[in-house]
Amino acid sequence: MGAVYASLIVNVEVPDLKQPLTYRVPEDLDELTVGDCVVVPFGRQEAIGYVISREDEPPKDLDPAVIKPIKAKVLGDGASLPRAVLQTAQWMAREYLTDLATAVRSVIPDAQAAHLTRRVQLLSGWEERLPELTTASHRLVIETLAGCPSEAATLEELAELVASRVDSPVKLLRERGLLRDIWTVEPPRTGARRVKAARLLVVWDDAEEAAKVREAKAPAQAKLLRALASAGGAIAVSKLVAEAGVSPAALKKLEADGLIQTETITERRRPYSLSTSAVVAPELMPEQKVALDEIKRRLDSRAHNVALLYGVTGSGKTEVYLRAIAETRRRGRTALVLVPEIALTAQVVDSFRSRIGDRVAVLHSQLSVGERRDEWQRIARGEADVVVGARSAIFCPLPNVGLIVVDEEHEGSYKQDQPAPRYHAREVAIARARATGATVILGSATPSVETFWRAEKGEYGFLPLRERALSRPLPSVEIIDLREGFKKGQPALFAPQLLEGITERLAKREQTILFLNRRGFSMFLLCRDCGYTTRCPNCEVSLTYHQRSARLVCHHCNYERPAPDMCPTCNGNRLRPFGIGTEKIETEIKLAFPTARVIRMDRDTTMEKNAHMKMLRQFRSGEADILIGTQMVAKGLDFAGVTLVGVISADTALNLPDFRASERAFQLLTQVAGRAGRGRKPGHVILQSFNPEHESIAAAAEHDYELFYKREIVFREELGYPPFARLANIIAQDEDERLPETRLRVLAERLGDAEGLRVLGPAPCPLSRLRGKFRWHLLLKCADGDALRAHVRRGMLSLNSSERFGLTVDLDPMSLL
Ligand SMILES: Nc1ncnc2c1ncn2[C@@H]1O[C@H](COP(=O)(O)OP(=O)(O)OP(=O)(O)O)[C@@H](O)[C@H]1O
Ligand SMILES: [Zn+2]
Ligand SMILES: [Zn+2]
Repeated sequence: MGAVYASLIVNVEVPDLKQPLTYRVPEDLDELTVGDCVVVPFGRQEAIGYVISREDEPPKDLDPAVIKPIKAKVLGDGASLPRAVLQTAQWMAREYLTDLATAVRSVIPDAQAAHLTRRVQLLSGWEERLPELTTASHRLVIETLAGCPSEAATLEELAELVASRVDSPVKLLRERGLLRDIWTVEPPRTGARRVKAARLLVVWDDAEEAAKVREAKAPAQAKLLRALASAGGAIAVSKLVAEAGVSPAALKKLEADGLIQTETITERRRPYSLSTSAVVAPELMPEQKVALDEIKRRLDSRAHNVALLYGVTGSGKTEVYLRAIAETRRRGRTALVLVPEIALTAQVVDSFRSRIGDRVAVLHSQLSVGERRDEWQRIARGEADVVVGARSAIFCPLPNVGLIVVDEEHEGSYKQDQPAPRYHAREVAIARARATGATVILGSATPSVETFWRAEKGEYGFLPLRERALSRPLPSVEIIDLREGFKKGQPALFAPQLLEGITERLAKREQTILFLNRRGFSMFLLCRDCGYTTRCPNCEVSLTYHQRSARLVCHHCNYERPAPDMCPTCNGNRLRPFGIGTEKIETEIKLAFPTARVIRMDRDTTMEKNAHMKMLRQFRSGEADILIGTQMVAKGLDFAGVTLVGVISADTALNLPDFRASERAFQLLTQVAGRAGRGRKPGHVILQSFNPEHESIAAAAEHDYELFYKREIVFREELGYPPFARLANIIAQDEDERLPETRLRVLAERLGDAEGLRVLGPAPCPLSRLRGKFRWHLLLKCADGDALRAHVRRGMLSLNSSERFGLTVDLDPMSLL
C-alpha cells in the first residue's frame, strides 16, 4: 500500500485557514498525485482542494478516525495544477511571507470553481451486482446509466431519461457502492463545429525556406505553405480552397513531404481569418543576431538562466522575442510572454498571430470568464505553444516551458498590490523558470535599476541593442520651458512650438501622439472665491472632475457624486474646473484643429471590451491624426506614421514622495519619446516642463539610460535603497485615527536594534487616508533578504491579534505611497 493520506489546500474563504488540511485517500483514488484537484467534505459542505503532498502516516496530533476521506478527483483539462505552478506557489509563500493557502489560492484560475459539473457514474463490477437490486426504479437508474457515455450522467439528465425524480434511488445506490460522484471541469459550450483542416508541421522559418525552394516548380505548394504560415495554426481546408485557391493535390504532396498535416479540428469561437498579405520576417540586424545566438546557446543549455535584452526604443526587441520563440518551439518546448498592459497585449498578439498562428493563446483581464476558461483549457490540453498575457498569466498550465519573456520588465504593473501575495511577476517568472530549467528574457529600453545592476554584475546575461532597427535615428527632443510662457501670461496647455508641430503634421498627413500623465494631474473643482476644492470623503485626495458627465470621481476608491453648483463652504457660485485632464486636452485640440481626427485613449474610453484593440487598429491604419492618451499610450506601441510626440507636462511624475520617482519619470519620458520616428520619417519630441533642468528630463531628452543609471545607482547606494538593500513596507490602516501609529510603534519597539536592520518611521503614508482608512507605515531595510524576512516574521509574531489588526507587509514595494 502506498501513501494513504494527503495534505490539501482547501479553496474556501476562511481567513484563518492558512495551512494544509489532512484527508484520507480512498483506495479508488490511489493514483492521486501532487497538484491534483479534488472534492472534499468541508464542514457540512463540499469544497475544492489541491493536493500538496502525500503521506504514509497521519499527523501525530490527529486521531486517524476523524480524518475524512477525499470524495473525488476533479477531471477535465486544466483542473490540476502543474508541478511547476505549484512549486512557484510554494516559492511565493516563502518569498513574500504569506501562508501556503493564500499563495496556492492566488494561482488557481478564478473561473474554475464555478464551472464544475457533478455526475453520477457506475462503479466497475455493477453487472454482477444487478441481481441484488429488487426495486424496479433502482434497476432503471442503473440500466439507464449503462447506456450513457462513460456510464455517467448529471442528476438532471438522468431524471429526464427515466422521466421521474432520481434523488432517492441515487442516494441509496451510492450508499450501496454501485455509484459514485465524479466532478469535471466542463469545456465551454460554444456551438463548435468539427471541420477538416490543415496545419504546418514545421516552424515559420522552415516553412518559408521550403516555400522558396518550391517557388519556381510548384508555385501552388509555395502559396499553400505561405498561406498556412501567415495564418498560422490549423485552417479549415474549405477556407484554404475558397480564399487562397489552394489545390487538393498540393495539400496531398506537402502532407506526404511531412511539411503539413491534415486533421479534424473544432472551429473556435474566434476563428482567425486568413490574411492575404503573408508577413515576411525581416533580416535580422547584426545586434539582433548576436542576441539571438546567445539566446540559442542559453536554450540549448536547458539550465535556468536570466538575460536582459537591453534595446533602445524601436530597436526590434519584439523580433528577437519572435525568433527566440521559434527556436524554443524548434526544441520542442513552449514559451510564455508577459506584457504589462492590455493595450500592448493586443499589439503583441496581432504580431505573434501573424507569425506563429493559432497556437498562440491569450490571457488578460478583459476576456470574458468563458473566453478565459476556453484559453486556459486549451493551454492545459497542449493546444498552444505560446501564451501571451498580463501578470497572472505566469500561473497558466502551459506544459514544458522553455522560455519566459518579460516585456517592458521595468513596468510597475507587474507588481500585484492587492490581495496578498504582493508578488512581482518578473520575480515569479524567474522562479517558475527555475522549476523547468527555462531561459528568461527581461526586455526593456529603460530597465529597472535592480535589473541593470544584476546584468552589470554578471548575474544576468546582457544582450544590448544600441541601434534602432534599420539604423533609424532616435527622435530629436526639444524641451520647452513652460515658465517663460507662464510669465508672459500665455496659457500653459500647449506651447506655440507644439501647436506649430501639430499643424505641420496635419498638413503632411503624419500622425501625432499627445501624452498626459494622469497621475497627480487631472481636473478638479476649485472655488475661485475661497479656494475650496472638492475632496474624497474617504481618501486624502481631490476628486477628479469629469466634464462630460458633470460628475466628481475619486480615482482611488471610485466614490462618485454629481458636481455641486455652489461652493459648500462660501456658498459662492464661482466653482470652476481647474487643472488638466485628457478630456480637457481633447476639447482644446478639437477647438484648435477642427478638422483633425482625434482618438482619446484613457481609462474612461477603454472600458468596453476590445476598445484598446479597436482604437489602436484605427490609429495604425491612419484613420486618425492625433492620439491623446495616458500611460497606456506611453510604451511599446509601434506606429510607423507617428513623427511627433508631445508631452503635455513632463513634471508630473517627478515630485512624488517616493525613492523611485526619478526612475519612473525617466522611464516614462524615454518610453513616450520613443514612440516617435519609428517608420521611414524621422521623429521629433516636444517635452513641456516647468522643471527643464531636472536630471531625469535631461537624460530622457538624450535617450541616455546609462547616464541616468550612473547617477541613480550612486544615490541608491548612499541611501541604502534597492538593489543594495531589500525593503519591507509595513502599512497599518484603520478607521480610527490613532491606532495605525500606535500599532506600528509597538512593532518598531519589538523589532528593536537588530544587527543589519534599519527601521524608518513610523510615519504617515504620503496617501495618509485611503478608502476611509488612516494609513501609517514603517519601512524596514536590510542588506540580506533572508535576514529581512526573518526580522519581519519575528516582529509580526510578537504581536497579538489586536496589535496585528490592519497591518500588511509589502516586500520589495514598488511604491511607498
Ligand atoms: N531586423 C529588422 N529589420 C527591419 N525592421 C525591423 C527589424 N527588427 C524590427 N523591425 C521593426 O522595427 C520596429 C520596432 O520594433 P519593436 O516594436 O520590436 O521595437 P522595441 O524594441 O520593442 O521598442 P520599444 O521598446 O519602443 O517597444 C517594428 O516596426 C519592427 O517591425
Ligand atoms: Zn468657496
Ligand atoms: Zn476615494
